[in-house]
Parts: sequence; C-alpha cells; structure tokens
Amino acid sequence: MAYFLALDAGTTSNRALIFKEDGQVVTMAQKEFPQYFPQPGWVEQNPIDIYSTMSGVAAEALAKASLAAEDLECIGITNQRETTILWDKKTGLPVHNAIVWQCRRTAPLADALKEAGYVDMILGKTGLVVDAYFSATKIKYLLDKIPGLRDRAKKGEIAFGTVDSYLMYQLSEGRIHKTDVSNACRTMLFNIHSKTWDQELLDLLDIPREILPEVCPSAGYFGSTSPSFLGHELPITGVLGDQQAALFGQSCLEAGEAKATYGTGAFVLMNTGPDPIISKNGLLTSIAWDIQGQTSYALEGSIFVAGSAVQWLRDQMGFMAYAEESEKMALSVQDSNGAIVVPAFTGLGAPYWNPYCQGSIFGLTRGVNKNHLVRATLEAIAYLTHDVVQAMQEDSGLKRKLLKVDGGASNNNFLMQTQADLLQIPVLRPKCTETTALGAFLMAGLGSGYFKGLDEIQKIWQKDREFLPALAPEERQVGLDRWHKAVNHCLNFNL
Ligand SMILES: Nc1ncnc2c1ncn2[C@@H]1O[C@H](COP(=O)(O)OP(=O)(O)O)[C@@H](O)[C@H]1O
Ligand SMILES: O=P(O)(O)OC[C@H](O)CO
Repeated sequence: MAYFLALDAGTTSNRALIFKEDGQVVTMAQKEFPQYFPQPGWVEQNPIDIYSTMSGVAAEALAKASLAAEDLECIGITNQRETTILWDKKTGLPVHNAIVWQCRRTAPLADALKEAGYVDMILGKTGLVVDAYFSATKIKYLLDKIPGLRDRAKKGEIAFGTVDSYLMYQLSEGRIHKTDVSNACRTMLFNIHSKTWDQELLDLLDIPREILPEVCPSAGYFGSTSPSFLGHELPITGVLGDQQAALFGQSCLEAGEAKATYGTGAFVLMNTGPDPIISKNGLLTSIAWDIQGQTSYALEGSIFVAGSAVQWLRDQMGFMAYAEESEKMALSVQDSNGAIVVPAFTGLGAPYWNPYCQGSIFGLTRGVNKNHLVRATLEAIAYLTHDVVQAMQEDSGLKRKLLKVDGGASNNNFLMQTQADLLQIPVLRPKCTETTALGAFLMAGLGSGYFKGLDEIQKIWQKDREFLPALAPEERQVGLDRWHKAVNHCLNFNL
C-alpha cells in the first residue's frame, strides 16, 4: 500500500488529502483563512496564514489517517494561481500581504499597457489577455509602492512566487525557490513557446530577473521538505496550478477533452495537445503541464463569479442558510418568471473581459420572488459557461462531445441539468469531486516514478452521474437571445 499527500492551496481554504495509490481518499482536512478587502475590488491574504493553515491541515490529515510522515511516498502541491507574494530571501518573511488573483487594484496599469499598444505582443508571447488578473502588474505595483524594494530586488535579496513557490520555500526552510510551467505561464512574464521568463516583458514592467523562481516541469523532483514540517524529509514531486490539476484529475489527457470547475469562480479548460492555440475569442492559452519532456497546452475560459454568486444569495440577500438549498428553491418554480441575473460583481472575465461593468438584474415584475431570482442566478452560471464553451469551439474548430464537471457547485443537479440543456451535450460528474487534489497526487506519483505513464492513471477516473440535454432547441434559443441582450446591456451601462 502506498500513500500520497496532496496539498491544495485554494482561494478561500487550504486542504490536505491523503490518497491511496488507487485514487481513494483516505482522509481530508480543510481550513479557511482570512481574506482582506482594504478597498472595494481589492483582495489580500496574509501569506503567513496561507502557510500556517496548510501546515495545520497536513498534520491533521496525517493524524486522522493514523499514519506517520515516513509512510508517505511523496507530496503533490496545487494552488490558486496568479496570487502574488514577495518575500525576504534571508528571513522568509513576506514584505506585503499577498495580492490575490481577484484583486482589481492594478486595472489602471493593465489599461496603460493596452493603450500603449502591447496587447498583441503580450497575447502572442504569453497566451494571455492583458488584465490585472495576472501576477505581472501586481509585482510591478509592489515594487513601485514599497520604498527601496526594487533596489533590494536587484541585489537578489527579494523573492517572488505564486502560492506554490511560497509554500515550497517555507516547507524547505528556504532551500527551494521554484515553480512549475503551469503556474509560471499565469504571471504574464513567461513565454509559453520558449518556456522561459521573457526579458522584454520584464524590462517593460521594470521587474528585476533576480526575484524569479526557477521554472521546472510539473512532474519531477522539486526538492524535499525540511523535518520541521511533519517531522520527516519528504520529496515534493508534483506541482501545478489548481485548474490545470483539475484538468489532469478529470483525466482530460487527450486533445479536445475538457472540464468545467464550479467553485468560487468557474474555469473551463480544454486540453489542446502539444500545440498552443491562440484565441480569437477572448480565451487564454496556458501550459496545462509538462511531463517527461512533453508539454500539453490548454485553452481556458475564466469566469470570475460562479459559486460566489450563490454565496451572495445566501449571505447578502439572506435567501437561504446553505448554498445547497439553492437547488430545491430553483426547482420549486417552473422558470425564472422573466428575471435575468448577470452576476458581474467583479466585472466580466472570459469571453467579455470588462473589468468595470457591474452586476445587474433584468426583467423584474411584481410576480418575481426569491425562488425565481435563485433560479436566474444558477441559470446565469450555466449561461456564462455556455458562452465560454462556445468561444472554445470557435477557436479550436472542435465540437465538444461531452463536458466533465467538478467543484462545489457541480453538486447542484439543477445547475448541471441546465448546463447540459444549454450546451446540448452530456455533462459528466465524477465520483471523486476533489479533482484538483487528485490531479496533484497523480502528478506527484508520476514525478516520483511510482506511476510509470499516463495509461496507468487513466483508470482512476470514475463516473458518478451523467446529465443529458432535454430542452427543446427553440426554447433554448429564446433563452440564449434574452441572456445575450442582458449581457450587452450590462456591458454598456455606465453610471
Ligand atoms: N449545492 C450547491 N449549489 C450551488 N452552489 C454551491 C453548492 N455547493 C457549494 N456551492 C458553491 O460552491 C463554492 C464552493 O466550492 P469549492 O469548489 O469548495 O470552491 P473553491 O475551491 O473556489 O473555494 C461556494 O461558492 C458555494 O457557494
Ligand atoms: O482557488 P480557486 O479554486 O477558486 O481557483 C482560483 C484560480 O486558480 C484562479 O485563477
């Protein structure tokens, strides 16, 4: 029997899972950590919280499984991407809170890059749309803001990392300053063709090369943890960004296979194989992973608000006590009674990319009640996902045959049925919905040499439920037309 530890550093919580070699979850421990919102649209986290909660849940998962660290084969790490941390190399202490991927504070810096005409150059090199979402403008902001930081960075005293890098640095007491290609490609500083940091982009943003981590393949030996973590040195042999990990955990290993993860936001990724496809429709091109010298690319549609819209219904509107109740409420009415919710709470991501538009509700009449609004919100998540999948088909020329789903909100059967109806293809939910952690464990198993190849890990994916399209095509088209009208109004509405 072999055991593996997967560390899943998410946006709102950190999770540690122990897996058996057949993909069974032995134990899981999870802990939320504080989020800070210093100004509207700004989001920060304390890196020390990120490390301390992760080290706490890892110890808890191990204790619950009655295992010792010596029983573990290796560690896999997966993480919220883009979130930017700068720290002092000597002390390991952060110089500022982490600037989280959702944070919009650097939108003016992104606008300046767009106005100066860098959109095509940046898309061509990095596969990314110019946006505050990615790490590059966040790093520049910190280097500009903190007195003396750029000089210290030039002298090699400061390190930059996304959450994977920061965790490895802490876990190894400063011996590992590395990241993997799937995380590096989300910084907007990494050339996805040459797979190297791009000097032209570094110069453009005045970011010293000295701060950057070494970029490694996703599977392989990154280094070992120090005994201060779990009491025993353990090899880290798999690292990748959480959406790419979910793609891997969903066993989307062939070109054309896709998954949608419905968590805080929703992220649709399609494996495009060994060649990157640069989008004409507002999607992102990322490296999915690099294994045994083989790079796989992915097209991605990032939707910033999905499950968090259900949290809004729960916490701000007070419509329910638990997110799970949204399914029953939506099914208690026949339709949304004409209401359309566009949950653009932090602007709209793919394929619209408007950081300034705001959430809107259309079609309100005296008969609309909270069940209709809950239904309209869940429908909006499915419509946004539809728009991304549509863009993906146009970019790739590949018609989807099915969509695999995961993440907290994929447990909502109404949402999944609506998704199948809108996409007109089967939607498949796996038995293990912790696909992100599953992907990290499988990657680590490959990196340690425990698994010899992809065919060995393909068997691990198992179906839980399949949702088949059941909506009449005319009815679907009417719904889509109304939705797109509402999105256009929302995009064009300026206070
Ligand atoms: N049954 C459900 N129906 C609708 N939304 C749900 C349901 N269960 C969870 N959610 C939403 O899913 C999100 C949590 O999913 P999770 O995958 O844990 O997210 P993350 O990894 O981004 O923290 C929350 O925003 C919650 O509102
Ligand atoms: O932490 P999650 O699951 O919301 O994922 C966040 C994404 O990686 C952001 O790009």
